[in-house]
Amino acid sequence: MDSDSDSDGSHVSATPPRDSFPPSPPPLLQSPPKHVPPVSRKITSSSSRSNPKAPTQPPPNPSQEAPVVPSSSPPPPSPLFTNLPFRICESRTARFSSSVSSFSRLRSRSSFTSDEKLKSDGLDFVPEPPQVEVIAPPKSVRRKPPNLITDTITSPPVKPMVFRSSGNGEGNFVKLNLNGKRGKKFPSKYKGVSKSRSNYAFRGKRYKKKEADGDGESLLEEESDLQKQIEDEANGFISSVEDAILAVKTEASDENLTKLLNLVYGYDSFRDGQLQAIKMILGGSSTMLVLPTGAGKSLCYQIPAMILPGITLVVSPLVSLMIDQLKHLPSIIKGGLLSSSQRPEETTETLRKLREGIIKVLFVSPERLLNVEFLSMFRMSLSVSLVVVDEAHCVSEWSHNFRPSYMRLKASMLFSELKAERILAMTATATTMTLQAVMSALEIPSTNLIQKSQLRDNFELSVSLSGANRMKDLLILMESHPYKEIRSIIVYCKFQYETDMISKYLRDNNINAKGYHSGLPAKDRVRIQESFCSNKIRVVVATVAFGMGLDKGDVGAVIHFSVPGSMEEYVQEIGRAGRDGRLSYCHLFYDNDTYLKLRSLAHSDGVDEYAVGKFLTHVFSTETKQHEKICSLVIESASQKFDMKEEVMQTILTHLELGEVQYLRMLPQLNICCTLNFHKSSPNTLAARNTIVAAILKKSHVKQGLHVFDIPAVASSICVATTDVLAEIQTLKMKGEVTYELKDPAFCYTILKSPREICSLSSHLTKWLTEIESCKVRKLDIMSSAAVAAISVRDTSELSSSAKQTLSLQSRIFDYFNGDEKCDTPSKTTQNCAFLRADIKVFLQSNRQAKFTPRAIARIMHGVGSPAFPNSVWSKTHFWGRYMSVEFRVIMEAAQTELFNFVDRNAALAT
Ligand SMILES: Nc1ncnc2c1ncn2[C@@H]1O[C@H](COP(=O)(O)OP(=O)(O)OP(=O)(O)O)[C@@H](O)[C@H]1O
Repeated sequence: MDSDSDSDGSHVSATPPRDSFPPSPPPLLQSPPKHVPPVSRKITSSSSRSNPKAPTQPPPNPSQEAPVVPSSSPPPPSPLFTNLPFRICESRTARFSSSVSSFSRLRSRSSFTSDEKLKSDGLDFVPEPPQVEVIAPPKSVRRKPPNLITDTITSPPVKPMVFRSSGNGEGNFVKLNLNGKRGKKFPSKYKGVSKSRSNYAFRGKRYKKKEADGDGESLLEEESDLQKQIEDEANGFISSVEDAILAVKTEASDENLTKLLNLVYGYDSFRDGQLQAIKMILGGSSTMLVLPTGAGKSLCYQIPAMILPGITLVVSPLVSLMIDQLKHLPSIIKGGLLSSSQRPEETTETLRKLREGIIKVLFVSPERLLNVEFLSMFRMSLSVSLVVVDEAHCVSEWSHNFRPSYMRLKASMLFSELKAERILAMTATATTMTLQAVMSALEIPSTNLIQKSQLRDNFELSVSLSGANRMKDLLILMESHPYKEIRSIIVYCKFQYETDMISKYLRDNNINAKGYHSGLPAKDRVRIQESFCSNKIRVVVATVAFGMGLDKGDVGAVIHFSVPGSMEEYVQEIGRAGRDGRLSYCHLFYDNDTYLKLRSLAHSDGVDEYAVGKFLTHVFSTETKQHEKICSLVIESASQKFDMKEEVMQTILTHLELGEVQYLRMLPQLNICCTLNFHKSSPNTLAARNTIVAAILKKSHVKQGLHVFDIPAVASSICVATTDVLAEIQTLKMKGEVTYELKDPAFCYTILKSPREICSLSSHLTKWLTEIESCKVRKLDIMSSAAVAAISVRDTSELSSSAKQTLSLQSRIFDYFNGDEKCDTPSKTTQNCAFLRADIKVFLQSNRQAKFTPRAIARIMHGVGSPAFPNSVWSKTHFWGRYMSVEFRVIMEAAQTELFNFVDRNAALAT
């Protein structure tokens, strides 16, 4: 059912003539319009369209894919929840640059004339003016026509990768003698060489023919000639690359580097920023690189990896991204990957290759990078020339995609533990505030910032107001010019259910579309991505899960079915269009209900001081003298108990490990409860010769003949690591001695120091988490207000509305990434509501049995579930989501007052 049979991809791969409107190069603007006057305007594109059948109502508990991290509006007054939660007693009673050097000239298809020019004033981004590298204005980019279904592929997008890997994940077959030991010959593994591959293919055909002719001998001769020719070609190539590398090692000149680029990648020149970054890295400096999506950041570590003597470690946030990057390594660089999700034998193999010096570029997850075993291996035997922090914005809590595990990536650790020589941090989307946080954590001097635009200039950006008929509006858009002619389109939605619903709707209307979200089995996701890349699927309707690392050059349009959660998310997602430099179209459907829903959801990770205090008390409940004890926190039960999401607990624990004071050390997460069944030898016989089994017997209780025990308790009792206990029971299982089951995933840690005062620590942590919550809400407000501002632009005699909308959005994006992100953005929520307090009162009275906090009540009124108040139960209440349009903080305050009143009333009644 989930096959591609519904794909009517045939017409998509047709190759009709190119668009006859090749827009001219984008000239520079003299000055970016700081302000787009909010002129009111009637929205034309979609809202006024006729009304087909109404879209299906969203289910009450949509599975949102947007990354989740705490946030809220302006920090609420720190409430003293010391008496909370209130128990309700029985009684009776949710191409620009910083150096954006240019605003491209914007042209609508109707208004393109070759000499309309708007110039930029070259507003170069200079965070610390005297120190930032001065970036030359980018070369004007020759705009290519969009990728249309009707394109004649007379000149397909340049595919200059001469020596690419096969794309099977193993990737790189030809091992280059990068360490400079000339003269050593390479094994004949030339499968990665495209030329050779085609020779093999050619040979295969000929072989079959000659075999049929009965000309066996000449065929064998030819075979061996071909083999020799292939080897000669590959050896010739390798020695040319070796020569080019040697030349760069001798002198890292522009000429030598360009020669190497040309040889390995087939490109004639570096793109803006690449050469500067490569030279800076080769010069030994840590570097912060900000280039737009698809601008070629990967090359900026791949080339240094060929030159530098040690290993290049690339830290990436997602395994899928690592796999993708590994696949895209040029075949001459041998790569490897280490992630927590690998099988032990895969890890062992990669570690072996690392030790033997076979791997030159290693992709690694941040968790893996800090694994004790991994670190000790590097300390002992391996030298790291370069650590690359990809998607470096994840280091900062002020980014749209903060990852607690990235907090571990501190320069002090990378330099001291890994002996890294330099760091390269790369991102496409970072505000000034995020950049400062990343550069400070990674100790990158402000002089070493290379920042080009955050946005390429080949986008036509548009927004329309939509509502209940959004699916119909989408269909109308997709059936109109230019979308109807575009060969590859991504539609981004917020919720998983939307991807299925919309893709089905499009298919029902003869548009070849597939849904994609993280809830799909991995093999289906891979298949959909591959089918999209090979143009068998025209439209992918996806959540945020799709696109990271996607390098499909000819995506001609990106449509946002809902407003993105932040400018960063918007820029990242539209960045998947037009990577081949052609004009591409990006449309956003704005609707107020979705904005409010997303705003409510932005509060779902918020915490109260009371809950944080309770959590900390639990974390540090172990006796201080038992410092070496391995403590554990079962995720599911803790999440319910403290009404905190897993990510929030992880953020707090990581802060306790990596904040100013190191209170604890995190250990690998594992399923801590083990049920063991002995089969061959008796438990006591095994225990007599095995200390771990002896400890298991001591610490377990027997239930229906099975031994049930807590792995950290067993490990602590004999001072071994939890992984040793796990390894032992695995060995016993292989010998047929036991079978076992594991359950209860838990955070594990050892306490290094108990805080003197839980109260002040919880107050500090709550303040920090509340700021993160506010930051998330503010990002959505800024994105929303940019969309609304673009909607309100009006046609003028000089510019069409689409050109004006593009300018308006570009201007907002520029301001956002280069200005003060903290500036106040008007929210569209209301501050008061007449019936709120009365409704809360009724709500409390009808739910006397529950233990509420003001935050829990505010979430329910916003229609947002939490671990202790799940949607499945609470969406049934009459008040669920009723006050979504009222500011979250206002509801919390009202709830707090009503909770106090309620408790007082009950107390009075009780006496
Ligand atoms: N100098 C160059 N000339 C032509 N093409 C290039 C050049 N450098 C890189 N490319 C190509 O640009 C494409 C995008 O490169 P890459 O994936 O490194 O971009 P990126 O900046 O990492 O993008 P993202 O942020 O989306 O991951 C690749 O196909 C790459 O081969």
